[in-house]
Amino acid sequence: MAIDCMIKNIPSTMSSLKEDQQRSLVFDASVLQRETNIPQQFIWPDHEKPNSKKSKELDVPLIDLGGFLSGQSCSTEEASSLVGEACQKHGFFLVVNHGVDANLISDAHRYMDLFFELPLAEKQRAQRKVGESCGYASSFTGRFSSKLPWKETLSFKFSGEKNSSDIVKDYFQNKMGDEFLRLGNVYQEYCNAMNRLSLGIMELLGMSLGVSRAHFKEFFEENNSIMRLNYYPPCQKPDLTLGTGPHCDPTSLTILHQDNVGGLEVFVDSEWRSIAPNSHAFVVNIGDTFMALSNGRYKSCLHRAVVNNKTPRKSLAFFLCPKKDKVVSPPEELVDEKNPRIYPDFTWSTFLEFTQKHYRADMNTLQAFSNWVQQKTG
Ligand SMILES: C=C1C[C@]23C[C@@]1(O)CC[C@H]2[C@]1(C)CCC[C@@](C)(C(=O)O)[C@H]1[C@@H]3C(=O)O
Ligand SMILES: O=C(O)CCC(=O)C(=O)O
Ligand SMILES: [Fe+2]
Repeated sequence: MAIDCMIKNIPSTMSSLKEDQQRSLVFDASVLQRETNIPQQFIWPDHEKPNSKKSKELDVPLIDLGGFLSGQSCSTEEASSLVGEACQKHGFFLVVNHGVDANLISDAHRYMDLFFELPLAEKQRAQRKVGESCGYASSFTGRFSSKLPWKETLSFKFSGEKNSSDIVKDYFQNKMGDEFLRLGNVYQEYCNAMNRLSLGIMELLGMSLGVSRAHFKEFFEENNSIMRLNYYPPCQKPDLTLGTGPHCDPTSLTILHQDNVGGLEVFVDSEWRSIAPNSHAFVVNIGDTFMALSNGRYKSCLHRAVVNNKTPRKSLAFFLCPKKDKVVSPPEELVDEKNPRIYPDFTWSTFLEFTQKHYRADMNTLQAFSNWVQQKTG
């Protein structure tokens, strides 16, 4: 089924449109693909355009979690040091033998096809509201006026809190209706698996930083995380646009499963390098909030997603985030005379709102946010 969303005749800058008109603009890849040229708003500046030549593959550390998950201490030490090494370099690593059921992963991909191939009006029953981080969005035509990403997304909340065990299932049922109950069950189960995996990775990160194994695991126990489904339609001019622009994730930890199309790229040693698809592995990277929690020991990493002119691409991204009102502050072991505090205390709730209402996440989000907080608190 074609992807049926619609770009109407957008003038040169979206800002000239009234707010309600902007909100009414949607992104119709099936119409856009038939046009020789793509609207100016989707064309990125020369310094950010993807090269037409294919990026070289990055040799990403592949970490086997089998021994760690079955409680073997030597494998746990090994996994922790491999995670630490990766985070000292570019902050990306792959995990295999991760304990997530392969059928659940393929169901999660299959239900993405079902959702994004729905008629637009159906998808817009979950339309993301201005300033909110959840719901259906088509390339953010109502949110940004240039450098529009070539993608549709569906984002929804996950909570690790005991009283929120059905939050994902309920979201789909309430937003989309009873016929989406099965879809809601699959993504509830998928997010539960992501939650377990991310807390395990937090143990390895804590050990690698020389703090207790339990420190970050306990910090994220009651997390308020975000699940995002990325759907990238084919684009007739893939070297002029981007599926997701260059950015560091503002969140704490990202666990991403990409399909076999390829398109995820990381900026390493001043060049864009691709991460080859591997259906048995999750791609893991730390984000800005964990960079602050580690007092800058580990860096949030710059990455992007390119599109192609042949086939849609899908990725499922689980973004681990602290409980909204929990104060983000590094453990005392990571602060001393040689390593003074780099970022102010903040809550994820405030940082998330900053990215949704005041600043489009890029490679400087955390610094811009720190300046904003310090300016507000005087
Ligand atoms: C907190 C978030 C903001 C974005 C989604 C996310 O949950 C984590 C990644 C962020 C994002 C993907 C970074 C690139 C720019 C962005 C606008 C996008 O292309 O989607 C960002 C997301 C957002 O909706 O603000
Ligand atoms: O789709 C991808 O491979 C990357 C998406 C991404 O970086 C994001 O959603 O934050
Ligand atoms: Fe990202």
